Amino acid sequence: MDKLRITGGSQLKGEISVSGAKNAALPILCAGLLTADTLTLTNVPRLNDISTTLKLLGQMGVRCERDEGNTVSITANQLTALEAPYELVKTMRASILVLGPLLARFGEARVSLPGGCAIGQRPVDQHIRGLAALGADIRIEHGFVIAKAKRLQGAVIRTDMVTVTGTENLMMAAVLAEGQTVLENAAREPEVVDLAELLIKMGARIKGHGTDRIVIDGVQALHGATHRVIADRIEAGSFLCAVGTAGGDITLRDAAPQTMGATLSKLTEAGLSITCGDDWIQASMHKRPRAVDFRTQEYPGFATDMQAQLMALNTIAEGTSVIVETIFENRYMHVQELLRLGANIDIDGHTAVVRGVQKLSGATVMATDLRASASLVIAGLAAEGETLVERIYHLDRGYERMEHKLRALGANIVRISS
Ligand SMILES: CC(=O)N[C@H]1[C@@H](OP(=O)(O)OP(=O)(O)OC[C@H]2O[C@@H](n3ccc(=O)[nH]c3=O)[C@H](O)[C@@H]2O)O[C@H](CO)[C@@H](O)[C@@H]1O
Ligand SMILES: C=C(OP(=O)(O)O)C(=O)O
Repeated sequence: MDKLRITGGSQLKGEISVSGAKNAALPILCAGLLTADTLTLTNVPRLNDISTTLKLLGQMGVRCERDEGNTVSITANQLTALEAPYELVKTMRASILVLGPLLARFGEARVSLPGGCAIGQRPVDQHIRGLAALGADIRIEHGFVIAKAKRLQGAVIRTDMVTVTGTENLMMAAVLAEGQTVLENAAREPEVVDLAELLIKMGARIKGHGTDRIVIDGVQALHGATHRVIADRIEAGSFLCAVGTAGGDITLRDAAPQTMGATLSKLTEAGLSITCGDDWIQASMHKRPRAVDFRTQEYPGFATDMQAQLMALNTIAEGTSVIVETIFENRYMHVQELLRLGANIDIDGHTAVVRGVQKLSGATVMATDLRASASLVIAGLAAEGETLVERIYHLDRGYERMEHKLRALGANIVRISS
């Protein structure tokens, strides 16, 4: 298993490009199942989750081609299986996103229930309930969601909570349903909006994406389209937390600062000096950060996917911060590893109290999930001496060449392959 070795203490300086968003690219690749024509997608990041999705689609008979760069084409004109097996689904929850498209276009699907995940239980009951409301005959058997429908019928669906992939799955199902579907309490995340924009290019009739009420008028068929995946706001935010923690002066190109309001405002509160253009962000930090309180919320609130990284910054900040995680019940796995680096953090249920320390000291730590890994890397950049981050396969799920990008900014970080 690969590890990262970081020697802390270097300030970050320079310019890097932000990759396409994992959480936009994953549903968008699954949307390829909705048409027999080709989807051409650009700015698709090179990540393990993307390879897993392409493998999953490939196993169903979808033709997936990836060029040397970041363009992927998907043609789902000769499917051989309408099934997502456990072996692939267990490594990536987003595989549940094939359910809506398969059911809508082919009238049946058999998708393994996603396995347990480190950050919470993450059931898919809202996906299932929503598809049933659209007329699917849907049940769980032997660990699989098994669904059938002649043609889905539009309905008004109000999910019990805001769910990002739930909204995406139901939106992809509803675009080919007969009549109108209204998704109430819908997720407003930029990745949901990006998926809707792609579906509209494919001929779907969608309004209200970006609000909590999405209205979809079903059409008979969709066609091919070309689409550029939006920039990854979580990757960009992670690099900003890195410069906030290690200090320095960086510029992020190909970014989407308009999707990052909550993160940019918290980092400004922490003392970073930030300037943005349409697609770039410049950030500098030349002092100890100030501790910032925050609670995670659905978009446009502060993203749960940024919680661990901003906590890393708070570990060395001046003052005490109170963090409340409201989205996932078990998303503090990084805390025990940050403690190994010398952080001072107490957890009580959903609340973490971080008392900023003057210095962290390098140690061997273990990544437990994707954003936890990023927080350990960020802490390692500021820690005195050497930090070894183990189990970085989590990191590789969602960050494109993170160590290369950090090295380009002057960090002392190397991958140790084994
Ligand atoms: C691939 C992808 O886009 N992943 C993102 C997506 O995950 P994901 O879409 O899985 O997260 P959800 O928005 O669905 O989860 C929000 C909350 O609702 C609960 N819930 C969700 C669905 C359901 O059927 N029943 C239920 O109880 C979840 O357990 C969680 O507590 O949004 C999360 C919240 O912004 C992010 O952290 C993930 O990075
Ligand atoms: C939790 C995340 O991803 P996933 O939903 O794919 O597990 C994430 O991107 O931080």
